[in-house]
Amino acid sequence: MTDSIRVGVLGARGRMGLEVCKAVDAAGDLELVAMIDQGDELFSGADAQVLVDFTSPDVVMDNLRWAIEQGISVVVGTTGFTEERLEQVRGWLAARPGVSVLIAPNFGIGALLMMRFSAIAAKYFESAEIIEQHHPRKFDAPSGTSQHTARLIAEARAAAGSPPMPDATKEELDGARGALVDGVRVHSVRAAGLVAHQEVLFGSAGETLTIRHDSLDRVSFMPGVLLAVRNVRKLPGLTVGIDSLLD
Ligand SMILES: NC(=O)C1=CN([C@@H]2O[C@H](COP(=O)(O)OP(=O)(O)OC[C@H]3O[C@@H](n4cnc5c(N)ncnc54)[C@H](OP(=O)(O)O)[C@@H]3O)[C@@H](O)[C@H]2O)C=CC1
Ligand SMILES: O=C(O)C1=N[C@H](C(=O)O)C[C@H](O)C1
Repeated sequence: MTDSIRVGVLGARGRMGLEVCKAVDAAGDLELVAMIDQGDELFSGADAQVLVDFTSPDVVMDNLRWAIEQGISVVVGTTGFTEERLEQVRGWLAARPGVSVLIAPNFGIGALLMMRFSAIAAKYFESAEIIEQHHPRKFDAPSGTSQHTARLIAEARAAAGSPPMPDATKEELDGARGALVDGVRVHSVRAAGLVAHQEVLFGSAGETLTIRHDSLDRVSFMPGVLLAVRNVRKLPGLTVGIDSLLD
């Protein structure tokens, strides 16, 4: 029998953190050794082999730097990872070979497929817009998932040599056409009752294609989180997304 993996959770009292603690606790091959939230000593996670971070974009970089310095691998679901931030993490990891960090904009398997399908569809349509919908206590917009999707669509269109999307509209009010992410319009809805949802709308002459994903409960993220926890230490350095663990 193999030893269980010692896991610590950062943001343990938050919406995602609570769910992760339950999932880790219920997994026979994982041991929950630290539940850390705002105001707790990071050092109480020093015994963990893998830390899971679902905190906020304001604090996640400090958490990551500390964990990497301690030689602890980290699975990160927290949003806010620009290319600049990813580069900073790569720099910290370069000084600690053998340490692994996996950052995923979305751990939902359905969400991951929604992004893949969107990347496939991108080159076949003139227009693409993203509508992301979340609970009103979410602190960031646009969502990390929508920004990642926009990047994938932009890359696919660029590779195919797609022309700019048609759009003759003059915005009468700032924000009416959403945010531009890598040339793709992203619209953020926040409403009570929602959890995490996204539609990607493609259009060409005479037809549209809508690819939609709904996380109706945060349990939807747990298979992806646990997969990452179990495998992160086999992937030294920085990994973005859980795609490579599913193929
Ligand atoms: N990748 C994915 O699949 C998913 C990613 N997310 C992302 O995860 C993040 C968290 O979301 P959610 O759980 O809804 O947010 P919550 O606000 O519910 O949870 C965050 C928790 O982190 C705590 N916290 C704040 N600072 C620290 C710190 N320095 N150390 C430890 N804990 C701290 C907060 O405490 P306090 O409230 O006191 O500030 C809070 O309890 C967001 O960025 C969200 O977008 C969410 C769902 C899925
Ligand atoms: O804050 C959330 O809830 C979520 N955040 C992530 C994001 O910003 O994409 C993932 C998922 O959409 C839920």
